[in-house]
Amino acid sequence: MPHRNDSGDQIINLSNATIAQKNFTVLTNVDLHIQKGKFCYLIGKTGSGKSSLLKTLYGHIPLASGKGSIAGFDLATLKTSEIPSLRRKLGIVFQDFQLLSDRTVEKNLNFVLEATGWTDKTKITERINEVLESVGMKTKKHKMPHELSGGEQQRIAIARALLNHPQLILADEPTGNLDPETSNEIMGLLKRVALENNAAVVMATHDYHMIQNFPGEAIRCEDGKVSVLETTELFE
Ligand SMILES: Nc1ncnc2c1ncn2[C@@H]1O[C@H](COP(=O)(O)OP(=O)(O)OP(=O)(O)O)[C@@H](O)[C@H]1O
Repeated sequence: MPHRNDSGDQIINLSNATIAQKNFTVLTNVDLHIQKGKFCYLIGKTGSGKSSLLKTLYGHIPLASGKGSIAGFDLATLKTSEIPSLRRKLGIVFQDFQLLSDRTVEKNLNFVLEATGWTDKTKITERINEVLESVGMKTKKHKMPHELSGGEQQRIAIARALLNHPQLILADEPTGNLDPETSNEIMGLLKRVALENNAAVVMATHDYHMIQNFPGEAIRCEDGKVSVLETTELFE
């Protein structure tokens, strides 16, 4: 059984947490409490710890010290065997899309569903159609990733992240490889699907134009610490 630590309306709960890569401490005294359904940016200079924080949230690196719970899983006591259950509650989107290049869009999505325990072929087909519909990519089901543009590949990656109805979407610079117009489209899409699915989103970005276009709350990594601010404060 996963270690449950349900914290009411909060999907992310870190208290006095230390984030470290191997023996290198990246962030200390992290207090972060993000409500269900909330959208927030993750900002900070290169090397400030954004990816390390995200990796801790999805169980890729262990919590070095302090308390942390994500979607009801206790990060301090998380066992390797519990990581797949945690990941099923999360959707993860990367800058470089990370689609499997040797198979079609449909087979990419099928792979994830089968790997996360889905067996009913009819339900699998239905779910693939639903997520592709929600990102406007239903007609691309039989395409190979290399036949799609960057923006289309990211739409598929977002569809993939939605497959298991995540409570939290973690996105590590999802628009970093896209032109400004496509970035805006992807951002609008991410916000819409998160709202439709009542999922919270933490999105790492360097793109201040986008932050200006879509203002909101931001988690900032700076000088080994984490703070939360309104993005409008960045442009005062
Ligand atoms: N595997 C690792 N082993 C040791 N130190 C690491 C490792 N990965 C990252 N670091 C260090 O941890 C710090 C934070 O890195 P991290 O990748 O979290 O930064 P970031 O804010 O995501 O940067 P960027 O915006 O460039 O992706 C950096 O000083 C980096 O050198």
